[in-house]
Amino acid sequence: MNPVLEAFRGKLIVSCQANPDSPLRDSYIISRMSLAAVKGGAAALRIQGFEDVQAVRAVTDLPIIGLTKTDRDDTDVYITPTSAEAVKLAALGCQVVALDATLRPRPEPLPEMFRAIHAAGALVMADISTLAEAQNAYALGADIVGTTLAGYTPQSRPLDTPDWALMDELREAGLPFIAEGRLNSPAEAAQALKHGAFAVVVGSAITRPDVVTGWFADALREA
Ligand SMILES: CC(=O)N[C@H](C=O)[C@@H](O)[C@H](O)[C@H](O)COP(=O)(O)O
Repeated sequence: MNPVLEAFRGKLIVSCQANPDSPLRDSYIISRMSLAAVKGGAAALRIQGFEDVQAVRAVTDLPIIGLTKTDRDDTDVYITPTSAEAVKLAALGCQVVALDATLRPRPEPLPEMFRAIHAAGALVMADISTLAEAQNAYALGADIVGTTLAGYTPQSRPLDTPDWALMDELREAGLPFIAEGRLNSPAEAAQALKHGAFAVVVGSAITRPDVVTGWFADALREA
């Protein structure tokens, strides 16, 4: 395993992202949240968009898994859909570039995307939603896969929990993976390691206080 990834083994990666409708949608705020994650013990950060990557790179040397989220009319693929975006993320200092590695129609073929990322000196984190997508990503030379898109594609099970079944399939197939998606408590993050995760990405539960507030408000409403 590449030494950059080896350093993630058994560790927490914090995704610091704010959607366009979030009151926290500001690169300065993302950089401060990232520093809070570093203080709390994050081994790496998962950051969306060029401006946020620049702002976070300016305040920490911790590895960054970079991505873009781009809505396009011609494809459902929105996580880093083009090699131009991937290469720019690498140039801005992302050691790892995450991209949609589902088998859906896409603007550029995956092998071309992986080649471009490697040529730019970064590693490929292939965001997948099924075992078949993970197998395909590894066959094409992905450095690591993440369960990021499980529950968000027509090919995967719609879930409001982590996709434990997918994690078990990946473990049984002997494919290393980063667990990501709806890991909403420390207990669930730890459980992901038991299901075979190489490392764990947590986003909303740490860095989307609006979402977390909703969980509490709903719980009180239902009490
Ligand atoms: C599906 C998709 O677009 N996921 C995005 C990928 O980067 C982020 O919006 C998530 O916050 C991230 O995957 C972490 O997941 P969670 O916030 O559930 O801990």
